[in-house]
Amino acid sequence: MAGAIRVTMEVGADGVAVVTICNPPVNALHPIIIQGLKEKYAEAMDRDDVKAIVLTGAGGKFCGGFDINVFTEVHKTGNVSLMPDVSVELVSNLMEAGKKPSVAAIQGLALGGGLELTMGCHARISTPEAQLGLPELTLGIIPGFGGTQRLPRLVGLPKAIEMMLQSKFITAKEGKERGLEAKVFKELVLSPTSKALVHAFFAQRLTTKVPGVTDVQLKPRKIRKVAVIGGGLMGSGIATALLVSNTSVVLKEVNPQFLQRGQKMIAANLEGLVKRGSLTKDKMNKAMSLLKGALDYSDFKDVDMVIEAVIEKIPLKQSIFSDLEKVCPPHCILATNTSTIDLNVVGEKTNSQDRIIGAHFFSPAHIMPLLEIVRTEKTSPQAILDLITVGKMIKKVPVVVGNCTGFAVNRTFFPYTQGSHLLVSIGIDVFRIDRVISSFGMPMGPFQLQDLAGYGVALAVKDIYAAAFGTRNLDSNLVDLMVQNGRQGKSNGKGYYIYEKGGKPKPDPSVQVVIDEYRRCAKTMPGGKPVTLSDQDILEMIFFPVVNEACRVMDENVVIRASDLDIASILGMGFPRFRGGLVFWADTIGAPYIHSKLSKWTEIYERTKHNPAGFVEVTHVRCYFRCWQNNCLICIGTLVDLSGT
Ligand SMILES: C[C@H](O)CC(=O)SCCNC(=O)CCNC(=O)[C@H](O)C(C)(C)COP(=O)(O)OP(=O)(O)OC[C@H]1O[C@@H](n2cnc3c(N)ncnc32)[C@H](O)[C@@H]1OP(=O)(O)O
Repeated sequence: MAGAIRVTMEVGADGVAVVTICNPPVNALHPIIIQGLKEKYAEAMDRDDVKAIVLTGAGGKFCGGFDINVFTEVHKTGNVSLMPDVSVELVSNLMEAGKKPSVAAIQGLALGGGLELTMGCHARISTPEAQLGLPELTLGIIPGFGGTQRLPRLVGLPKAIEMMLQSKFITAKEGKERGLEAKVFKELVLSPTSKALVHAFFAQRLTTKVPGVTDVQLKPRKIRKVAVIGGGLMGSGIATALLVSNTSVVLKEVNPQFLQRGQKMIAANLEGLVKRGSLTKDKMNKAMSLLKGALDYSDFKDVDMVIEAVIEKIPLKQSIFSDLEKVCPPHCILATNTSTIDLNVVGEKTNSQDRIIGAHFFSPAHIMPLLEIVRTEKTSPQAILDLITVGKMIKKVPVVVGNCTGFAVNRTFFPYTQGSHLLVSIGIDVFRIDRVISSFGMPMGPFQLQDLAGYGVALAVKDIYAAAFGTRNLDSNLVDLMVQNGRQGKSNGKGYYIYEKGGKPKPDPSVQVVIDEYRRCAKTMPGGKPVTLSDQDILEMIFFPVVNEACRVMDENVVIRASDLDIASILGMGFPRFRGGLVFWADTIGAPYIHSKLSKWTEIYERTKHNPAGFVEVTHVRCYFRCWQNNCLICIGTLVDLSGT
């Protein structure tokens, strides 16, 4: 690859030197490129036949910014000198202050350091559709080559505007100041936030590299027409995502009323996207024109994929799949959006197990970016590849996972809700738990999330989780009590919070009656008195069991690599990206500490069993905390290393 990384210069008879950055796929500024730019610029300044310089990028892309792989190297070694000086030596001295005019010819994209290079030029010409931006903050750093973000902060807005819009020479004193800017940039590169965000950047791109699927010379087949079965919340969201990406959709329902309701939901989803500014009215109309409603299977004879999104009833799904096998063409992929049911059970009554696959979307499906692609031992690599391709086409991040209860995300995070219920049972305030968890960086706490998701989901999965997770399942009747007390969460405006139209959710003090009843039933408060815990204890008692489960998920190969779970946790659960994802975060804390805390809680609960003043009913609580007997937690770091990121 090193040969492909180069900067070329061609000088025309008109005296214009065209300097081209060549580093596919996005012409990132690798140190070789930066060195090449310095050399070509110096040469151009020296040569008498060069009158002016045009700076551009090869392959229709100007430049995607500084090479992020270098940050990874810096994070590994702590050696900031791996990052060459660009802001002063190249941009200020050679380009901006150079004696010959430079013009940036921008096509495709000019991002981060790439855009900053263009600011060093004396003029910029761009094709209208080019993407311009300074996305450095998403990597935990500030623009380091003299970008608009840092100039206003360091030299004041008027001076920054003057320098950028008038391409004015800078003084030596100012140059020194700009050098100090570069120092801030280098300090930020070494910050934990930058390490986490750079990890997440590469982890996100790695999810679509699936051994045995994407490296075996298979070609994705064209998916032109998709049928969605079920026009409820999930089905209409999935249909919306497909329509927006110009795919024809047949929406099938069981009766005209349900079909009309589904079509209305899709129209409302599309209108919502227009209101948010992410879709034009024309594109909305085009999307609606690609939608066809159906009450039978007559339109299924030429579909390339079916996504079933009906209620979670095994016999219903089984009968749908045996119908599909008869009415769809043999190449058609048969996907289910189930979030809990074993795929082998769904396809039990068919002979098409090789094309049965899980397409687990997260609600609202047209907005949430994660797509869990669930494969069984029988799913063919071709079907997986096709669904990965569809996922990318509809702008989702596909993560390929194995077939188990809850798949990767819900399985890993089942202790998240249970941990919060356990804490409430031992006397911790609901709203305090939510505050601690949102301060950590989750979009909302577990109780507000439960209100939002609706209690129906929690009740539906309760028995399934109990059966699958055995003694580490915490049996809580909090949601049952909430429902018995007329609370349904956000859907009826009354959950742990009160929901008023247009207003923010407000903690509902009257929920305390339900909490008291729950604590009376749970009998886990020692001597009937609330336990005292720090915020850190609360955080750890919720997240460490989640990490524990993540280790099982990795060890059972439900995910291909640890970093897939990082991305799934960020995009599926809203785990803070700036912490790099669940496993990356756990790794920064260290397996020994997490292991010791889980062991300690297990012991405390165990001891209390023999201690009359201790917890009254402890067995399930003890099991909930018990770290996996294989001491899998010790492996966190090793598994992260295996991910190859
Ligand atoms: C000093 C400066 O101020 C600091 C900086 O410049 S920091 C860098 C700022 N630039 C960025 O953050 C841009 C990051 N890149 C992106 O947002 C997107 O990759 C993009 C919009 C350029 C292209 O998106 P898309 O077409 O969907 O392709 P995508 O899959 O993301 O990337 C294609 C490949 O290019 C790589 N790539 C993209 N930008 C890169 C970069 N800046 N450095 C190194 N590799 C990069 C990706 O890792 C991926 O590699 P892979 O094929 O091996 O997985």
